[in-house]
Amino acid sequence: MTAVELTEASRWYGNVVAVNDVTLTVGPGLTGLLGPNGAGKTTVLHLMAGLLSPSQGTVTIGGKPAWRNPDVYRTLGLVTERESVPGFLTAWEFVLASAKLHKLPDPAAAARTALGIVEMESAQDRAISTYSKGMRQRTRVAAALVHDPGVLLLDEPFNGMDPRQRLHMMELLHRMAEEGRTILFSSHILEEVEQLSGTVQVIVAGRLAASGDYRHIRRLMTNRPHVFTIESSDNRRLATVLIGQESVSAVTLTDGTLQVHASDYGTFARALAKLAKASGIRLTGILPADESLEKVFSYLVAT
Ligand SMILES: Nc1ncnc2c1ncn2[C@@H]1O[C@H](COP(=O)(O)OP(=O)(O)OP(=O)(O)O)[C@@H](O)[C@H]1O
Repeated sequence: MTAVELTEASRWYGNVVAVNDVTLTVGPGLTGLLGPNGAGKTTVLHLMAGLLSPSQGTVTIGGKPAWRNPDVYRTLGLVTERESVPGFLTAWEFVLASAKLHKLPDPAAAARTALGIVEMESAQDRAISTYSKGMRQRTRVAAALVHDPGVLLLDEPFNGMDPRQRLHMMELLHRMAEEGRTILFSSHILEEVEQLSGTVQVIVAGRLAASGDYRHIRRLMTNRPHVFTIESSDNRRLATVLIGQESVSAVTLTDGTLQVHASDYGTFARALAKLAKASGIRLTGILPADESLEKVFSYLVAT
């Protein structure tokens, strides 16, 4: 039962603040670290892994500081985002080397167990260069797991995987979490985090924007203000009707194109069809405006 804890932790690079005053605890089970690119996810994981020192605040693993504490390396495994695996080695050789680096008493037995956990035994004697992306990723997980750590940190483990490989990796993470490990993985895709149905920590521009059950995060995102482009038989008249609605914060009519900013998505969605019908206006299209992930996430910071 090893918890990872950040207390008022910040990390800056020169004048770039990558992580800004973050306090969070990650306990046993599966937790997703969600945020757009550049939000600071990698920096958080590297702080937790003891690869970076916090510029301010503290980062602990099992109550002990992560930085400058070699004991920590014995209790955690890190699967980095960049995929630097030597293709000329077999999975067996790669994982065995990791076991030897950890100076384990029986490296071969540890390598066998780790390769078994990730279900790579049947391909373990082939060169890594012949593997699929998913197999390479599982090999890297095995190398990070070889010393049986209580904490496993994975940076964007699903990147570039096809749906089948993704599913396989999700099952693997679930299984490891059920065994009582503390598993934290980063992602910029809400659906990915949702499917794993763990706790979610959302980080935006270096700050912790939201945290909790994924349903809570989903609700926050759904209830955020939405922008729609609406097509109807009489856009001008519909605009005048909509502007009187409390759930609508702005209406623009540009060259006949009607855009509506709904401050309360649920109320607006329920009212729109009724209002149009009552005014004798036929709705022909409702299109959500293209909103960047960054915009959706930054809404969370403001709530
Ligand atoms: N070594 C570094 N020197 C200077 N700036 C850095 C360094 N590493 C990261 N940064 C900056 O810190 C911020 C956070 O980066 P980080 O890699 O932690 O984000 P991320 O959420 O993991 O993004 P991505 O998913 O794109 O890797 C970014 O603005 C990034 O440019």
